[in-house]
Amino acid sequence: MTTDDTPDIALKNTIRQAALARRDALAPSWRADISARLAGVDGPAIALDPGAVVAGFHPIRSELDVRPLLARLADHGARICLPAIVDAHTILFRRWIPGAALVEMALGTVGPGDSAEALDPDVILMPLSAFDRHGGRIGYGGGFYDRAIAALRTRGLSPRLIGVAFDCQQADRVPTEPHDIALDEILTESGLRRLPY
Ligand SMILES: Nc1nc2c(c(=O)[nH]1)N(C=O)[C@@H](CNc1ccc(C(=O)N[C@@H](CCC(=O)O)C(=O)O)cc1)CN2
Ligand SMILES: Nc1ncnc2c1ncn2[C@@H]1O[C@H](COP(=O)(O)OP(=O)(O)OP(=O)(O)O)[C@@H](O)[C@H]1O
Repeated sequence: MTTDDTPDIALKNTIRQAALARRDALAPSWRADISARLAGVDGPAIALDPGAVVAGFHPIRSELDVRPLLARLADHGARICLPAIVDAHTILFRRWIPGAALVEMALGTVGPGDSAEALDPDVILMPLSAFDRHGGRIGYGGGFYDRAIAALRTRGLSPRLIGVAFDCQQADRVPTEPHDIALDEILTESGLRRLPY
């Protein structure tokens, strides 16, 4: 890291805290309504190729709960996986049948245990703290997703990256560091948008 990066890291922290505070202020019942709506009365919010491998996430804190969407996508033939923290820097994606039991992992998360098959996702639904209209994204600061996607790319894979958030998590501009990987799309209560827009 150079001295030039430091203001970006400080700014990221400020944007992260502000966006998370806005998310925390949303009413839980409203968040649940959005979660159900994304699963869709007429079909899921995302169209996928049959048999696509989709990485979702099990919600923590006040994140948008994509589990109803994942269940609906599975009904349409998608194979679902969730992140599993395997060491202090690394997540892997492991197969999950929606509704199946999960095991406790680091950082207060749960995920599929090590008997679950590791899968390479075609589509990654990415949890985030803040995003911008250029595709910039800030997570919780662990760098887990950036490293996981970099590792997939090293192997020649380029999954479709869809950020999942509430509209209130949008920031004017998120600073990007060299390791940051831009989102292709963003899914919020306003629907699915391509980035940049
Ligand atoms: N739902 C979800 N799962 C995810 C992520 C995520 O952002 N959301 N991750 C995205 O990278 C990875 C985990 N990264 C995390 C980074 C920080 C904290 C965290 O701040 N945890 C709490 C509690 C810690 C504890 O109980 O030990 C905290 O520190 O206050 C949690 C997960 C993989 N799984
Ligand atoms: N591809 C990578 N290789 C090595 N280190 C990385 C990589 N990507 C990110 N990091 C490191 O992870 C740390 C956190 O990065 P950053 O603040 O961008 O995380 P984040 O995007 O908020 O978290 P997450 O990706 O878990 O949601 C940084 O210090 C960075 O150096």
